[in-house]
Amino acid sequence: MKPIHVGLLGVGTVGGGTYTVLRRNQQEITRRTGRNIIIRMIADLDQERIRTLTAGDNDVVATSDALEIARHPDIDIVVELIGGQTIAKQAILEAIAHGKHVVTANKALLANHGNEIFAAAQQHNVIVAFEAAVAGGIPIIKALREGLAANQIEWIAGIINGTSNYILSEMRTKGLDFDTALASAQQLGYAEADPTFDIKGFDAAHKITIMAALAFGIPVRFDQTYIEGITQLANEDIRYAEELGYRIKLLGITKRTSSGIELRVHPTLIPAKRLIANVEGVMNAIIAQGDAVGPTLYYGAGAGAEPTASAVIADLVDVTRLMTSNPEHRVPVLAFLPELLSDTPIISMEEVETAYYLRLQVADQPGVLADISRILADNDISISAMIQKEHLSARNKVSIIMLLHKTKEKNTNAAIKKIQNLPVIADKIIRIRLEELGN
Ligand SMILES: NC(=O)C1=CN([C@@H]2O[C@H](COP(=O)(O)OP(=O)(O)OC[C@H]3O[C@@H](n4cnc5c(N)ncnc54)[C@H](O)[C@@H]3O)[C@@H](O)[C@H]2O)C=CC1
Ligand SMILES: N[C@@H](CC=O)C(=O)O
Ligand code: NA
Repeated sequence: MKPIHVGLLGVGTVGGGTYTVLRRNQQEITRRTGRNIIIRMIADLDQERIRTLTAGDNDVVATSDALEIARHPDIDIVVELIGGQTIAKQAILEAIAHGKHVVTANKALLANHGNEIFAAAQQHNVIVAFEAAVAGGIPIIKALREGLAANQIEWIAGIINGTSNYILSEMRTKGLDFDTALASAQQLGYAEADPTFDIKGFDAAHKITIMAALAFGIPVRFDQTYIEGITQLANEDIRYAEELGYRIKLLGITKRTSSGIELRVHPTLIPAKRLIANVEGVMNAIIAQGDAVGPTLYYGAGAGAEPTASAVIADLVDVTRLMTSNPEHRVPVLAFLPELLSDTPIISMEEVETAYYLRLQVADQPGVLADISRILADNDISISAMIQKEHLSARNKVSIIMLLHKTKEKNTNAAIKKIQNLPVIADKIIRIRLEELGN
């Protein structure tokens, strides 16, 4: 049978991995699909990169113009691995307009412009596949879209940014400082071109936004996602959490509630005994809870050249199998029929209910605890655990660490505001959300 001709846009970390793995496993993949999947053209601004990667492979045509490939009549599938939202978006829309199927790992693009891109793909009867965009090598898109199709998905919580998880692991287990751990993640090829996307929570937000759309059959709504990254986390909070039996992880969380859908990313205390609390380094893990199946857990490498290439090539295999199918028989891009997507609202963070960890630096004098407890009680908040520590640098101060039972975020905000104004409170109150993630 005629081979499938792929045009690869970008041969950095993921593009390079995709080329290498596809070549290495070519025969095995052909045994699966019955077709030879061949990278026919490669575009990269860095021509030297293409030459080094493809040395000895005379069948590959190199160019620096991604749009040339997007329009080229010999190309069946365009794989976009450039990243960003300018040329990547243009090339994807151009490929779709030319009737080509698209595979991309670009979660930033899909979170921000997915609705437009999916509509264009539907109009042109082509597939846009994006397994690599969420949790790298973990086949979570496949699981949510197909494996859990019987369920009403209740919630998803996941460690979905490898760079942040790597940094938190290095800080906790090796006592490394934040900047050293980040530099190491960048060197290993885990971080985004702009690593603030990783550490400020945007990358995890892109991914949870995409998963929420697949889980609940809603459009992609990145602009309504609450985002908080790990840049403010202090080593002492990681240690105190540990003393209380918790680990701090950057989680993406989405949940169906009676008033709407929660969609949020923030550092979160989770019980150390949970499997997901023990996911370290670049590894990702996602819990998806369905009404019929109960909790399911997915684990694997969330970033890096070959793990991500694994997902890109799985999509290439899928597209190869499906490209001749009737478009109406394909799995819908967001798991639900496009005309039946729901307009369930995303609820504001103020209305979200969760438990909390607080750290307060207070003057070491009588009556302080009574004042704090009264303000919490006035806001319907009860304390579930508390420890007191000597302040790390000041003798006349102590650190009070409290765990609060579940309450609405607006209650906690109001209480923190009042407590912060007490004259005995020395520094900014640290607040980290806490989720039990099970019984
Ligand atoms: N690095 C990782 O572990 C993962 C990355 N991703 C996503 O995969 C995509 C690619 O990421 P990486 O491979 O890490 O990036 P990278 O920065 O290593 O590679 C990007 C490549 O695109 C080339 N490029 C840039 N502008 C271009 C243009 N206008 N025309 C042609 N080529 C151009 C660059 O020269 C570079 O070789 C991004 O969307 C990223 O979010 C997704 C999952 C994991
Ligand atoms: N920068 C991302 C790469 C994969 O999506 C991460 O660290 O997870
Ligand atoms: Na994936």
